[in-house]
Amino acid sequence: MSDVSGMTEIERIAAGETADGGAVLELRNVSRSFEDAGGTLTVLQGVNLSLMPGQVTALVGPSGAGKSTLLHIAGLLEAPTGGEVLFQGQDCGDASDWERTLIRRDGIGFVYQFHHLLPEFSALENVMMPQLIAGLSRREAKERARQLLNLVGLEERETHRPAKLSGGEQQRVAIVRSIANVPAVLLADEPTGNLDPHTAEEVFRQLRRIISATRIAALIATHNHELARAMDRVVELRDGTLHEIK
Ligand SMILES: Nc1ncnc2c1ncn2[C@@H]1O[C@H](COP(=O)(O)OP(=O)(O)OP(=O)(O)O)[C@@H](O)[C@H]1O
Repeated sequence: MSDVSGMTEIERIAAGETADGGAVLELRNVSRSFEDAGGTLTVLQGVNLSLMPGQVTALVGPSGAGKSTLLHIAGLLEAPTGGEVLFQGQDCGDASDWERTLIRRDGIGFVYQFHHLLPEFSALENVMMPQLIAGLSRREAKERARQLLNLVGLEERETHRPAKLSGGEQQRVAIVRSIANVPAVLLADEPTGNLDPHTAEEVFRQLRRIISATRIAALIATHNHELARAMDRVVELRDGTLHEIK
C-alpha cells in the first residue's frame, strides 16, 4: 500500500486528502453480535449508512438498541462482525492498527456525554492538546484553540480549568476540542445528555453552526427526539436494523 513518498493511502487520507466528493464515512451491511454464556446477542444487522460532508445525522433508538455499538464501529474503535466500514472510500477492514489509529487521530472527532476534559489543564490547553499531539506548533495550536473557544462564546473562560466552568461550558470546550484537528467526521454519543434542556438546546445550536461552517459529517446519538428532529436527517435503530425516519 505504500507509494514512493513512503506514505500509505490511508495515511494520505488521514492527512486530509479526499478520495472523491462522496460519503466521508460509509457503513455497508454492517452486523455486530456478542457471544456470551447465554448464546449470541445480535445487536446490529444489515446496517447501511452514509455520512455526507456538512450533514448532521441524528441517531435515535431505545436504550440498548445499539447506538453506542454503532458509533464505536463507525469510529473504528471496534470491528464489525460482518460488513464493511469505509473512510473516504477506503475499506478500513484492510487497515493495520496503526492506520486505524491515524484515521481516528486525524479524521474522526469524538464527543461523549461526559466531557473527559483534563482537569489539571485550562480550557485553552484542553483544546490545544489534540493539535499538539497531531504535531502543530504551540503557537499555531494556541491560535486555533483561541478561535474555536471564541466561536462558542468562551473567550473569557480560556484560563479556567474544567471545575471552574458550568456543565454547558465544559461540554462546549469538549466539542471544540473534538474538532480542533478539523476531522472529516464527528461522532457524538449523547453529547448533551447531562445538560438541562435549555443548555442542551444552546450547545446543539452551536454544534450545528460549527458543523455546517466546517463541512464536517456528523452522527449524533441522542434520546432527545425534539433535538433530533431539528437535524438534517434522522435514522432510528430498531431490532438491530436502521430505518431512515427523516
Ligand atoms: N461488549 C459487549 N458484550 C456483550 N454485550 C454488549 C457489549 N457491548 C454492548 N452490548 C450489548 O449490546 C446492546 C446494545 O448496547 P449499546 O450500548 O450499543 O446500546 P445503546 O443504544 O447505546 O443504549 P443506551 O441508549 O442505553 O446508551 C445491549 O444489549 C448491550 O448489553
